[in-house]
Amino acid sequence: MYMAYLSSHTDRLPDHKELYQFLVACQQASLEKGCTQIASISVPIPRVDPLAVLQILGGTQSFQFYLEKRKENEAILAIDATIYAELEGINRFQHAKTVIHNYLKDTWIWLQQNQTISFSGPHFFCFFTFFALNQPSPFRAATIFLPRWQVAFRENSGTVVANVQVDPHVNIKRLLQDLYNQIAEIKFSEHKPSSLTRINCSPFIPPKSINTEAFKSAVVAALNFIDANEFSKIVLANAVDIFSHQPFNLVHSLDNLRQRHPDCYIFCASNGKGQNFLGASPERLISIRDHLLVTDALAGSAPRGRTASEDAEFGDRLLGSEKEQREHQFVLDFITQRLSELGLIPQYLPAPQLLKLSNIQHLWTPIQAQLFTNVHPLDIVAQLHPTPAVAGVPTQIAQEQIRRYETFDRSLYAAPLGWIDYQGNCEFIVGIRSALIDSNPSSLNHDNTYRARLYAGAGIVAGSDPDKELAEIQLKLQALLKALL
Ligand SMILES: C=C(O[C@H]1C=CC=C(C(=O)O)[C@@H]1O)C(=O)O
Repeated sequence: MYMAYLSSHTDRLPDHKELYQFLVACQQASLEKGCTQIASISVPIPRVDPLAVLQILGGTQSFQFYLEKRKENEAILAIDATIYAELEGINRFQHAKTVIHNYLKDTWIWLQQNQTISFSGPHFFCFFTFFALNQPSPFRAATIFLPRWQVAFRENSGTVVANVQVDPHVNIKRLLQDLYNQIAEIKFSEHKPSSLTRINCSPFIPPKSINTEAFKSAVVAALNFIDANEFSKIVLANAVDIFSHQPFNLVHSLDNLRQRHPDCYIFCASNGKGQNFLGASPERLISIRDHLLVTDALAGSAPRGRTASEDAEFGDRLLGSEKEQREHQFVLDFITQRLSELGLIPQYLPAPQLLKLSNIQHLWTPIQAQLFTNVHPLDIVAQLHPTPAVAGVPTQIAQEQIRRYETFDRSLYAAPLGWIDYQGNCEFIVGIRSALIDSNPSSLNHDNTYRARLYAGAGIVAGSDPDKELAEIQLKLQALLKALL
């Protein structure tokens, strides 16, 4: 499927001569096959902060992806696309799978022997909109790209992956020199002046508050349908716009988010046209490492208490609530059934536990399954998205009702975002607690302001109280707002 080359050289920087020969071999293959080849070169480096690299190498005109989980001490950043595909339509997951498969056929992988470095080899970054049949949105239904630069760390070891196109006309010597120069720049990125410590003092215009009455009426209407057995659960979201006279500072917002939400996945997907979708999501859709699949059933919420005893009381009440347990059970049943349909055997504890985040706590059941069969990560994503944690039960009806009640486009909100590597390892999160920020000067509003749109939702089941659901989404939105300001 792909060609792997293991260098005998185990030093940190690849040997110039060996790498030169590897690239010459790629060029030869390109000549023989009559098509461009991709060389994917992985180099271990000391750990660097991906946000410092984003600050230096990132731009508004390139695809980008960032995912960091502080609790697990790992992060990955992808900048610029060596190759990419943007897809539409209901078969987007299947098409994305074919795209990746075809790219890998022409990919040559350079790895350094004796070093099982984390995040080495080519990784494909993917983001999908919530709805397959997308309304006009800054993001297409599916975006897949192999980055020019990938910078990652797990614990104390860092990795750079460079993916380059090699055709018969490429000057290999110059290509190699550029690679060495760029790797050196990445390695020293943290020593460059950075705005990570800068206080963002953009003069924000007070946010347009949620149309609280419209949200509550949607909840009441949904409850009537639930009573009439039209459906059992729906997740209704709301969007709030904030405006600024200055462009939003992406790196600063991400840095803020990771400090405020160390237990969440901090993420950002950029479409290369100045639009960035970022957030702090607690929800993993799937991760696969060495054939072990892990996914989360996450639904049912309560605020954190102001004191330890209040917090414990809220937690106990959440665990003991029949309504919250039911809301959670819909998600668990759906995920386990969908995994079983793929021939997998999901394993999980009989009762949910509490996932305590900085501003909110949830009912959480982590689920594991061993992948014995050759099931592709995107087959699992297609099977699981959207779970009842973000859509409802039954899925199809809930999605139709969401379209009816929500007056804004979900775009990447509550959608799968992540990466897949060449060996079938992957990590996909669910893009909740998120915001779409526009840094493109050409999309300034008529009053010369930039817009950020913040999204959050809540699950509605029989017994939901419209006021409490509103309070829940306000709590979620507040956490985001603080990070952007
Ligand atoms: C849909 C969202 O959260 C979901 C995930 C966890 C708990 C949820 C809840 O309790 O309603 C939601 O199902 C969101 O934050 O926008």
